Amino acid sequence: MSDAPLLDVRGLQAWYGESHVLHGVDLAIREGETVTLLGRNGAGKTTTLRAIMGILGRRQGVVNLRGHDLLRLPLHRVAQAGLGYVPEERGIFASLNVEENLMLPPKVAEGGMSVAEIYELFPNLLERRWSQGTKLSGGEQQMLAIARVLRTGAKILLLDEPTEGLAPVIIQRIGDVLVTLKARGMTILLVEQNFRFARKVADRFYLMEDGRIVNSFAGHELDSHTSQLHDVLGV
Ligand SMILES: Nc1ncnc2c1ncn2[C@@H]1O[C@H](COP(=O)(O)OP(=O)(O)OP(=O)(O)O)[C@@H](O)[C@H]1O
Repeated sequence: MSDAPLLDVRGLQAWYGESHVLHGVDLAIREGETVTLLGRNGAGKTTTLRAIMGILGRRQGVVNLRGHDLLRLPLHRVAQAGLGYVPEERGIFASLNVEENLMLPPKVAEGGMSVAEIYELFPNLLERRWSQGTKLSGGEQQMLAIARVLRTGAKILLLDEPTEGLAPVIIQRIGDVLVTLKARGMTILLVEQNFRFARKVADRFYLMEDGRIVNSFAGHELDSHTSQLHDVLGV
């Protein structure tokens, strides 16, 4: 793991129309790291991912990926630069089957996983290969949404609450997948409310409140921050 950040976000601000939502977010992720962004509903976690990808109207600040300022790049070039985004709503096409959903996004870089490797990582998707998007459970949809991005060659995954609304056994399965991806060298920025899940994979945590990062700590320091987390997250 190199010390220089792969993704370096500094002073990131973002707006929805007149509404100023991010007030200067600073975070840095090294290659191969898994970093988790925690914060209560409305803190700005999703907006941070959207602002890094460039899928909201107005933003300001620096998002640097390997020396390229992403704020200057159009969205397709951001994907080519190696960012893969799995939104909270998952975006599975209801009228397409699993394999069609999987094959839909174009490859943007070399080194993406093959379909065979993907089915090895997600055996349940192989079983459900010809099932339509509408027939999939929440967990299957989540796995498909992650799988789809892995095929494109993305090197940094931005995952928005992958465990939301899922049963504990599926959450466990998604945790195993993230551990495998991490072992393969994937860099991951994870948004989660479930820090018990995140502790399994996170090297570091950032805590977000009102559009700013208010604290950061290493994964192994989670226990000494639980009372602050209960206060901030309201859990
Ligand atoms: N499309 C939008 N238009 C206007 N305001 C928005 C929009 N999306 C989010 N917001 C506002 O931006 C703020 C941050 O929302 P964001 O979704 O980033 O928070 P979050 O931390 O991801 O929370 P959640 O867990 O609820 O998704 C909130 O006040 C929210 O109401």
